[in-house]
Amino acid sequence: MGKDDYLPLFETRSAKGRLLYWLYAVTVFLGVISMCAYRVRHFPAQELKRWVWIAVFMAELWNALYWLITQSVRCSPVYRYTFKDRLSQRYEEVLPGIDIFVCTADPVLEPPVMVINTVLTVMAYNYPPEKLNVYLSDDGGSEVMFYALLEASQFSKIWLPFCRKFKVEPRSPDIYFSSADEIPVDDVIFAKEWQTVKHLFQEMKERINEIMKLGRIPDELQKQHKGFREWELGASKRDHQTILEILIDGRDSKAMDVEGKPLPTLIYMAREKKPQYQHNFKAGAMNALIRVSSRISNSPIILNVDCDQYSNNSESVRDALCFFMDEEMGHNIAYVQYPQYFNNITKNDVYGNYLRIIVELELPGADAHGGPPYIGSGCFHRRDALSGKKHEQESKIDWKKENEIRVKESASTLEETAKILAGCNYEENSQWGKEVSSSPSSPTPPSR
Ligand SMILES: O=c1ccn([C@@H]2O[C@H](COP(=O)(O)OP(=O)(O)O[C@H]3O[C@H](CO)[C@@H](O)[C@H](O)[C@H]3O)[C@@H](O)[C@H]2O)c(=O)[nH]1
Ligand SMILES: [Mn+2]
Repeated sequence: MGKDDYLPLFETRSAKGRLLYWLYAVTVFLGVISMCAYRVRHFPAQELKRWVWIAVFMAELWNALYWLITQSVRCSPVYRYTFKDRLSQRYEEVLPGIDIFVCTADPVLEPPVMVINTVLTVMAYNYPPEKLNVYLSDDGGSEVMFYALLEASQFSKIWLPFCRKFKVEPRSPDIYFSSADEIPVDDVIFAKEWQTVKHLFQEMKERINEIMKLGRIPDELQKQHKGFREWELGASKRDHQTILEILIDGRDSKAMDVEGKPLPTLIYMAREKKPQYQHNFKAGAMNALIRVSSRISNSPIILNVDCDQYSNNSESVRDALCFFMDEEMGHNIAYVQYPQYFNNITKNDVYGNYLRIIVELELPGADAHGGPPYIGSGCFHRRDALSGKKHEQESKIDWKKENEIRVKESASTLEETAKILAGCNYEENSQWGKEVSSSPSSPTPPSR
């Protein structure tokens, strides 16, 4: 393809109506100036009144300063549009592997059913399943969470084909079945499968909630998977060895859904915890995940989501790849992130929980100045960028070559050798610890 007939994988458009915005901004600015002039000219003579006057003036000045600063990210937002059809045409055969990290930390505050809903949304992306590797990092080290993930690994065999066949959106079963509570009437096959899948999902939910109430795994269930043995040594949240179990090995020809299509790889990881070591919250979990995944799947692209932030669009991976794989711009892009949206918001959103200004104006505004900072979740990173590779203007990425990296060891060998990478003292006195690790002082802050 010659340079002249190059068709980009994404385009950038500036927001419309900027003139009106500037007019509005000028009027606010004039208001601020008049307010200052008024405060100075009508300074009260009486002492007590003066102090009140000064206090109010300070508050107004602070507000005006905040307004002035925010103009830098509000004046010229840009919006990005992708061309996924071009991506498919050019790159369908060499689409890269994606490592997806879901973080959870407490089975009571973050119920396992909610967590597996998130896991199922990222397993069900419209993307070749053999190229998806989903890691659940459980800082709660919870046996019940492990059980729930095991259940999800079974349910995914039904859920993924169902989503594919009927183009289900969003792909969180809980959200999907509660928002579309009516059985589809105009398609008999769809209606039948809809009912069956919903029923199976409800049953799975009940089983998990029962175990949650019980607080331990009954003996007969423990026999279902060797992973439960890890808890026999009395693992507690703050003190346990690394637990790493590959629940679905995507490379295994027997790992199939009910339609005989491959499944994504699914991994449970609870990094080692010892009371005498700092574990650095989510940042610590992310570091362990980066290392462990480099051993097991080593995909060039990493997505991380919080366990309560399901993906609401099954095309998200393809959208992100339109940026990374763009021939002209791709090598300049280190991360692509999606804004967070929230459910259960009060009517009229009086507390501003929808974050409308931030999501619709300020993030696109920061994007016009080189991009907003990493907001901690819903973000695709290039692994290179996280591992400290220096950016070179001229070095383009050979995606075909990236795809040739294949790990050959058996799942059990990988489990054993990767465990050490999730050890709690791995970072001490190591080059990784000094140069790469994100500690509380670096961009990913501790979260709890
Ligand atoms: O020791 C810990 C503590 C937390 N988490 C996980 O980290 C995520 C975020 O923690 P949370 O307590 O939910 O923090 P929030 O303040 O809700 O999250 C905001 O701040 C986080 C970074 O600090 C970002 O990751 C989030 O996207 C952003 O919504 C959750 O999935 C937790 O399960 C861990 O994995 N290990
Ligand atoms: Mn949260």
